[in-house]
Amino acid sequence: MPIIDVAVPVPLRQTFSYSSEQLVAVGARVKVPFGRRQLVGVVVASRAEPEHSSENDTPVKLKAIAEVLDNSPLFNTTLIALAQWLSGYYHHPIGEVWATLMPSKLRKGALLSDAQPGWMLSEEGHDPKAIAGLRGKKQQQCLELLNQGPLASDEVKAQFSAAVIKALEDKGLIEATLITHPPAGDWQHFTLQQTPPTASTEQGVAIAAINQQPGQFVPYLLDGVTGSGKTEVYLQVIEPVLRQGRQVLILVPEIGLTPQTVGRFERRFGIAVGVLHSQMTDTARLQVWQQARRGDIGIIIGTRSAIFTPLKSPGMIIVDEEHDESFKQQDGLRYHARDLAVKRAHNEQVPLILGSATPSLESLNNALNKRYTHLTLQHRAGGASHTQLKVLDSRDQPLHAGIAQGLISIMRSHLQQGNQVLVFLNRRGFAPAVLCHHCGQSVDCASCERPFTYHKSQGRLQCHHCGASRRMPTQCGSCHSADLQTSGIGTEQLEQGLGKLFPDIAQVRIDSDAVKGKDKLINRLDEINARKYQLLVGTQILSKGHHFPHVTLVVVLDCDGALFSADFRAAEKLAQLITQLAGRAGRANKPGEMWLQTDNPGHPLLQDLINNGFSHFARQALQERKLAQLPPLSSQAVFRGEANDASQVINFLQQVKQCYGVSADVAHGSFIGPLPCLIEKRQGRFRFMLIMQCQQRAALHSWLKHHLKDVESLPLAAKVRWSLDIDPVDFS
Ligand SMILES: Nc1ncnc2c1ncn2[C@@H]1O[C@H](COP(=O)(O)OP(=O)(O)OP(=O)(O)O)[C@@H](O)[C@H]1O
Ligand SMILES: [Zn+2]
Repeated sequence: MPIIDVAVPVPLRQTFSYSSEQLVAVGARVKVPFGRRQLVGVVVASRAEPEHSSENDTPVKLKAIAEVLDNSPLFNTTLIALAQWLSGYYHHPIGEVWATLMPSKLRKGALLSDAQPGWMLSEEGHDPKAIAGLRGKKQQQCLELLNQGPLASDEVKAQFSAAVIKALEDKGLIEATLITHPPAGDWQHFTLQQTPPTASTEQGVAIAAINQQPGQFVPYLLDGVTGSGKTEVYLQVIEPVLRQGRQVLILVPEIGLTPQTVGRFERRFGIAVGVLHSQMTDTARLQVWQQARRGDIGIIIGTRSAIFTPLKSPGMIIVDEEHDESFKQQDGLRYHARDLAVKRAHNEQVPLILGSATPSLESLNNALNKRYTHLTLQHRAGGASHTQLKVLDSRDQPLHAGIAQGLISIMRSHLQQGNQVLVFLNRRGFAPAVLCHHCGQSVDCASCERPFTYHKSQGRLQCHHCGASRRMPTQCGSCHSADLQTSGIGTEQLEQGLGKLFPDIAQVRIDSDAVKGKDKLINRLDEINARKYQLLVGTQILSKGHHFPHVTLVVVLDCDGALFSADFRAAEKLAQLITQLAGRAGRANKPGEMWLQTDNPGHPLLQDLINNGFSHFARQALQERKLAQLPPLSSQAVFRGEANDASQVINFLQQVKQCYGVSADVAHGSFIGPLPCLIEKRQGRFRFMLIMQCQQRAALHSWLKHHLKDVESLPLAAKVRWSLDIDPVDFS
């Protein structure tokens, strides 16, 4: 009887063998018994001969698989190779890697079929009197929706409760059906829907370079200042790729994926674009996944996990805003979608474009080392000028709503000219702390030991580390004084203060409290560009890739905290943020300026950015990393641990260190820690980390691999919640 090896979604670093009636294709899913459960796994090997135990040569008794879910491989050889690479590189159990790779419906064992369950109107449901006769408003709306045509059950469920659907079914107004989706069509024979602008000289050079080497793995860093027309370069280089019937996969940051982005591609080519992001229904996600796998769509745009999308005939991979941190998964399989894109493009033998105005030092280093082809765009497209950066010394200046008087005058003059002004403050809520005026004690979240943020609109305190929320206390928990006062300024308070300073100016606040839900953000962005507001206040949601043609002034309040962070990447992140924010101003025909309000006007980072720009800063920062032997001039991994008992975590990490200590010399590796994470306590658990570092990536990985089993068998490993993160980017 054939034996098959299955990657089962359990946290164990091995595959499991099962017997099977027939050979099952590698890359197909099977349902297998595991303990008392049945799990969906992926076949990684299949062989005809039975397994023999080494001692007495009798066949080992294997459990039989329960069900074969796919008759042919669900994943092709490049994705199988990618899964294996992921498991090795991130030292992660192969079964869990596969579970991460699959859309959740497939993970749960759904059979792949072009038909899916749905709802449609019954004959009675079509009768106009039916709607009028319904009392429930929701029921009426549901009927109206289905009146436009049958819809997948998941789509209906996403909008209406099960009770509404059942009520309509009981009344005989709707009935179950199967829905088949027609393929999206013949996408490779398109005619351009708009005449592309004539490429600038720099764009032309980049486009020609990329077009010159199709159908092979060439990594490009498209390093172009904000508004330099990187997207236009993508549009022009994918045209010949699509015409050859080859698909293009485009990764964008979480917040960057708006209908505007998708619309630019749809408008140019007039073909359907497959969109993949985390807020879609499982059904919609699986549908796009299948279309891409069958080759029914030519362009797929998605966030981080879209890098796992199967492609029938891949032609190019693009990672836009490649520096963005949302490409790194921060739990489970902690992969970096940008790094994976490099690996995947290599496996698929297709060109890869990493685009950014503020490239990560990792990618920049690769470009300067000539591992990537470095393409630069130093001028803004369409004649727009660069935004001028300036600092405003706020020491000893009276502040109104947190803004220095001098800046208020500058804002006023921009507003008077009818332009838009963007005010950035990376702190949501009304105030970041509430203090007792009598004894100075702050009101803290007990489980994180950090001050609560006051949210005035809700009249509540919220912990920004764990999400805990409570009513505003009436007295100090320590001295019982009733004199509690807020301290510091958040976006809510800023909005209120600006309202008083500029009572006649329409204002909008964009932060995760004000724009809950994707549509709300998109609507606000549209309204901004329709000039409904003149003052835009917000957090970093505002910094990401948006095109605001009417903004001429960007004001950055309070970036001082980031100047003195313990995270060695803090300077890089701040420089990227400032440069991206500056990039929101002056994108059209009006020149833009940016003011940084700071108590540290002479800080070398700010001075370097102002005088020399991001690209100079980045090269300088790379030099510093080299001297300090920090990534990307070395490789890091971090063991993190958390538990209610701090000493348990520290002991565990000490023992991890001992496990590895023996071979530290061999690997020329070093340790940092154990030391507290930047957020030392969260939800009652103490958090520590142990950083391991080697000059050579390969040395780090063999060092890690060598003793991972020893770590797993430490008794404390079962008590402490721990994880291993390769190439960590965040030490919070
Ligand atoms: N060659 C060109 N001629 C005229 N206009 C252009 C050209 N290329 C791009 N543009 C226009 O310039 C603006 C900025 O271009 P685009 O959005 O492609 O820049 P970007 O580099 O992707 O920006 P960001 O880094 O801020 O995301 C857009 O309105 C675009 O239509
Ligand atoms: Zn908390």
